[in-house]
Amino acid sequence: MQCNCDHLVSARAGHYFNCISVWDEKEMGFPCPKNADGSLRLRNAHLKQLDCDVLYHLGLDTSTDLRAMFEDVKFVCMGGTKHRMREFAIHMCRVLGVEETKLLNLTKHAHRYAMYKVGPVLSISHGIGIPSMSVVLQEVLKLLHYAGSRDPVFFRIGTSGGLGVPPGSVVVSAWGLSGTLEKSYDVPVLGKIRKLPSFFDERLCQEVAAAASGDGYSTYIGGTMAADDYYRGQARLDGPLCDYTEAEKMAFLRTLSELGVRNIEMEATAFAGYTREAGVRAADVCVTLLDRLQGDQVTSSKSTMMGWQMRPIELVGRYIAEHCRSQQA
Ligand SMILES: O=P(O)(O)O[C@@H]1C[C@H](O)[C@@H](CO)O1
Ligand SMILES: O=c1cc[nH]c(=O)[nH]1
Repeated sequence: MQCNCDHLVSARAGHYFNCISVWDEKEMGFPCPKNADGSLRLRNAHLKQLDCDVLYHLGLDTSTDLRAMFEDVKFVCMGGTKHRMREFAIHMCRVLGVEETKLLNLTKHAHRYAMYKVGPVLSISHGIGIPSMSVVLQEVLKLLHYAGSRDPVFFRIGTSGGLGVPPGSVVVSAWGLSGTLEKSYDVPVLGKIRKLPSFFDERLCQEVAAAASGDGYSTYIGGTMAADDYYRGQARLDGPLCDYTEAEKMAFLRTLSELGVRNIEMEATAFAGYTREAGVRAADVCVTLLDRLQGDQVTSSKSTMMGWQMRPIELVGRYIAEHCRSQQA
């Protein structure tokens, strides 16, 4: 049940209200405008009151000269696994002509994520799902704010299940769709659901997709459903618990497909919602490991999948390299 009330949810009343607060974008000055020099102006007055801000999950804090370390960052690339993001960092060393021996995990003291810096590129692992991804994303936004990085662009380099596209295809997300089929990231704040619109930057999306032409596999621009679960949340039949029929599963997947969804993963809505709110451009670029209209299990060989996972890495790497070359010219 939806209500417009401001009071707290009463458990004693025996039922719960879903108090929804949709941001009035004009009233809230949304998305957050950047400073004139392109640096990030985060909308949080409380940050100014901190003597030292501890970026706990990154193992960094503002007593370090973050400006010296990160001011030149122009691209932040995130993906689920530490292995993939090290591969991406190695790839960027080759593409940008940086010595691989200098690769250090800059967050290793926190034992949580992995973060590498290659010239103007940060490569960071984010774990599985929105809670894990959004913690590191928010700390990276603060990191770049303190460092004075100008106009950073964010990418997610991920894997996904495709919908009606051949396995190994790459999908560049136009928008994220929630598990309840809304183009928003719904985050509970102070007991109410706040809905952050989950659209990606249209120009960036087109530019990245254009950089893919001629790669020998298909690249799509489309919607991406971000599920909060890998099994029932993605309409799989092979989880430990399942309470719907195959026909119901297929009807749901076809509905998604008709809505323009081309793939399913677990981060797109929050990635779009938070980057958009912070006023930074972002793109979600995922390879598909299977066609969910054909099955649930990921059965391709490890070497095939490793090859597929290089596709978003190479595509985003090419986009960044072209940008760096055009800045030098
Ligand atoms: O970037 P990754 O490959 O982690 O993205 C998808 C979505 C989940 O994080 C995970 C589920 O297998 O893969
Ligand atoms: O089907 C898939 C494959 C990878 N990641 C997902 O979240 N779903």
